Order: sequence, then structure tokens, then C-alpha cells
Amino acid sequence: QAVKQLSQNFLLDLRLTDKIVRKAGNLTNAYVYEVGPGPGGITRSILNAGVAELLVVEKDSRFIPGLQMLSDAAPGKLRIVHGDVLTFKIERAFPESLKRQWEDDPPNVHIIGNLPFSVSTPLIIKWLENVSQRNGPFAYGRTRMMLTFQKEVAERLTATTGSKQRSRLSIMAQYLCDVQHILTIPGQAFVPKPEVDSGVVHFTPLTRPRIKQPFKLVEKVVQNAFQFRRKYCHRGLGMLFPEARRLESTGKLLELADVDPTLRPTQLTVSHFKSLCDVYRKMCDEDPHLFAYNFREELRQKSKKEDDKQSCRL
Ligand SMILES: C[S@@+](CC[C@H](N)C(=O)[O-])C[C@H]1O[C@@H](n2cnc3c(N)ncnc32)[C@H](O)[C@@H]1O
Repeated sequence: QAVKQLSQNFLLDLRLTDKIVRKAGNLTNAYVYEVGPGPGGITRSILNAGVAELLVVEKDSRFIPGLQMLSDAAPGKLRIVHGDVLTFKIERAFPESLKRQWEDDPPNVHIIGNLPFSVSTPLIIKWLENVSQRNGPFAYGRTRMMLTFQKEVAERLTATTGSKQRSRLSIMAQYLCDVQHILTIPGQAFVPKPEVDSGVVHFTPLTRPRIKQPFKLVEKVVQNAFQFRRKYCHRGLGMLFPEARRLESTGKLLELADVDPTLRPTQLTVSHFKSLCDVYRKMCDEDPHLFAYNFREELRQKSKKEDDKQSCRL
């Protein structure tokens, strides 16, 4: 029985799981890390693809005996870990000899997963940060990933400039990876049927990231820019700066980055974000307190002061 808490919706049709696994590319002699195998539909298709080794990490102990049976049927091919994908250290799990230089072709290491949506989105953010730092699963080189998301999230990850779905996730994924929405799986393909369709997204880390600044800095600029998605971009970007000099600093940022302040956040290209991040980085180097500035904190302090004044008057 599927557990609702863990958002367990399973793919049990072997023809469909074969089709999904084919989209990961040629897996002959590959080392594959499958996250959240559950009852093992995708697992079976991966094993049938001629892999050298498949390592699965599953949180729910009820699936371990079934996976063990698959392992017995494919001796030496399937390694089962009863654990949590959010903490499992894949960088030590496969042979060192698989490691490639970042600029080389991707290593023969693949990540495949159909996880609950509540896990796949935080996980992709964590893995994108790992891509930027070339650690975690990317200690092997430009490890490719194929993951399932709620269709809307898959669309956001791959959205092009100017499209309705363009968002923070689009920029964060696309500045680091080549991202393809390769398949949509209708809800009725799952047991039990979820409320929404799923999108399968393939990621190949880029040899050269499109923005060469620390992940946290890019994340901050992008998050602020999309703060007010329907307004001109200067509105959200202004929130990077303390109120007292917001107008002046935002003007300087946009001018030096050569970005039109009246573009909407969804109209900004990755290259616009590159210029914005480069200029913001320079501004942070000039003012060591700037990066730690958080407009929400400033608002909180302001409203606390107001409250204190009010209670003094009373
Ligand atoms: C949506 S189900 C899909 C199962 C299987 N991949 C399929 O396609 O049929 C997600 C699976 O991920 C497992 N899971 C959820 N959170 C996990 C975590 N943090 N670490 C490892 N497995 C997890 C669940 O127990 C479940 O088996």
C-alpha cells in the first residue's frame, strides 16, 4: 500500500519505465544511482539496460525485501542502501577510476529518480549547488541526472526567456546545466493516480557555467529579481540594498550591468543575470556588509521599532 505521507505514486508499467530509462541515454556499463526506487519498476528497466552497477537508496524499509529479490536475480549488479537520499554520500560509493576532469566528456555515472515532489525540488537545488562546487555526485565530473518533477516544476526548470513559467528555478538550473524536459507522464500512468502530471527532466552540467560567481550570490540576486514577478525588474533587485540607498544602488547596479530597469524578471536572460551578478559581486567587495543585508530583516526591525514607539506612547 502506498503511503500518502511519502507521496508514493508508483510506475509499474515496464514498457513505460523502459521508455523513461532509454531517455537517460546509453547506460551500457554505466554506474547508476537510483534515488527512491520504491517497488522497483524503474530499477528493473535500469538493470535491463546493461549497466555495470546500480546503487539504489530507499527510505521506506517495506521496499527492501522486494528490491533484495531483484538483486538476487541480477547477482553483483544491484546494491541496496536503506537510507535517505538527502544525506547519502554518493561521492564515495563508486570506483575512483570513474572520475573525469570537468572539461572531459561526462563520466559513465548517471542519476535517475522518480522521487516525491516534496523531495525532488529541494534535492535539485542541493545538487545544483554541488554542480557549482563540483562535489557530491559531481566529484566524478559532469554526472548526468534524470529526475521527475511535478509537470509545472519541469516547465519552470526548462522555461525560456519571456515565457510564463520563467522563474528562479529556470535561471538556477540553466546557468549551470543543459536542461531538457524530455517526457511528460500523465497522472494516470501512476498507481495510485496523483492529482497532477509529471515531467521528466534531464540535466547535463555545462563545462563552463554561464555565471562565474558563488552559488549563494547567484541565488540571492535571482531570488530578489523574481520577488515581484509582474513588476519591472528594478523593483525586486532594489531589495538587494538597504532602504536608505536603495534608489541610488539599484540605479548603479542596473547601469553598470547594462540592464533595462523596465524589463520584467521573466524577460531577463541568463546573460543579463551574469552581468547583474558580476556587478553585485563588485559592490559586495566594496561594502563587506552588503551581502549579509536582508530586506525582510530590515522590515522586521522597522516594525519592531514602531511597536516599541507605540507602547511607549501608551
Ligand atoms: C513517487 S515514489 C516512486 C517509486 C518508484 N521510483 C517508481 O517510480 O515507482 C517515491 C519513492 O521515493 C522514496 N523516498 C521518499 N523520500 C525519500 C528519501 N528522502 N530518500 C530515499 N527515498 C525516498 C519513497 O519511499 C518511494 O519509494
